Amino acid sequence: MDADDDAILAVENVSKHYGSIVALEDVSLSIKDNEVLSIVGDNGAGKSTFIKLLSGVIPATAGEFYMRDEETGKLGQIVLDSPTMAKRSGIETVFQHMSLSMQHDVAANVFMGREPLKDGVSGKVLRRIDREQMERRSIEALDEIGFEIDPRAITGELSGGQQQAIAVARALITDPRVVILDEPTAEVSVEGSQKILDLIEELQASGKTVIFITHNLEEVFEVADRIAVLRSGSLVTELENDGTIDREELVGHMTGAIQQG
Ligand SMILES: Nc1ncnc2c1ncn2[C@@H]1O[C@H](COP(=O)(O)OP(=O)(O)OP(=O)(O)O)[C@@H](O)[C@H]1O
Repeated sequence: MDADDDAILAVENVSKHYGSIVALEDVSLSIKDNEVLSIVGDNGAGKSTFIKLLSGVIPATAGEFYMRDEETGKLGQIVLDSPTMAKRSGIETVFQHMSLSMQHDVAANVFMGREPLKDGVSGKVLRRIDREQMERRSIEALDEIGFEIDPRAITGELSGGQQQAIAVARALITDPRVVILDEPTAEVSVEGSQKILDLIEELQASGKTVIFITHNLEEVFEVADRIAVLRSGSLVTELENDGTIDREELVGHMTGAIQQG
């Protein structure tokens, strides 16, 4: 397939229609290994649809997805027909509404559905959840992304930035290759937002590839290596964030005031 050699993930001719509504039309995009790619676009441009497809939450109407095979280094087609398949392919998504359980503590949220069990008796006797390991590994997972949060704290009592960090720590438990962050700073204080941006840089430094959706262009300029612009369901341009992008120009691509790539 026709993608860059350094691509870790590629989508080819992907469309998503809801009846007569065209949410995405014929989008082809390669995501480079270890880059931070921002996807921007006006309301309704198709950003959420794009990441829902990559997360296996909704099926594409048409098109193919490819992921780099770690052994051969070549892109191989993947089927993203469920969230489980996306995770198995190495793609983890932190959605804006993070589906954290606010009444549960931090460790429970970091491990939700993947709780480590105590060694010992199996078979007819139910193995018990290893709380001590959950707490220890929660501390470690959060520490790795630069946050110090008590694993026994009730999630709903924490700040938006801390909650976002918990959602990211949960996504990282499976050691994904690609992490998608959907508006991670939308409901976070200015200080918390800066920590999330630092976290994106740390994810990149640790070898992850990051896809970052945001409405905040200043954040895009700060952390993105590349910017993909969606408009009315189409990918209208891809820009290297090399310090020369003019804000007005970017907005022009988003609104349609500028028509070519
Ligand atoms: N479940 C659905 N049923 C019908 N139309 C939908 C559905 N989900 C999205 N759409 C439509 O698809 C288009 C793209 O929507 P999408 O949510 O992907 O845009 P977006 O770029 O994420 O917008 P926003 O920034 O407002 O979140 C819009 O016209 C939207 O109304």
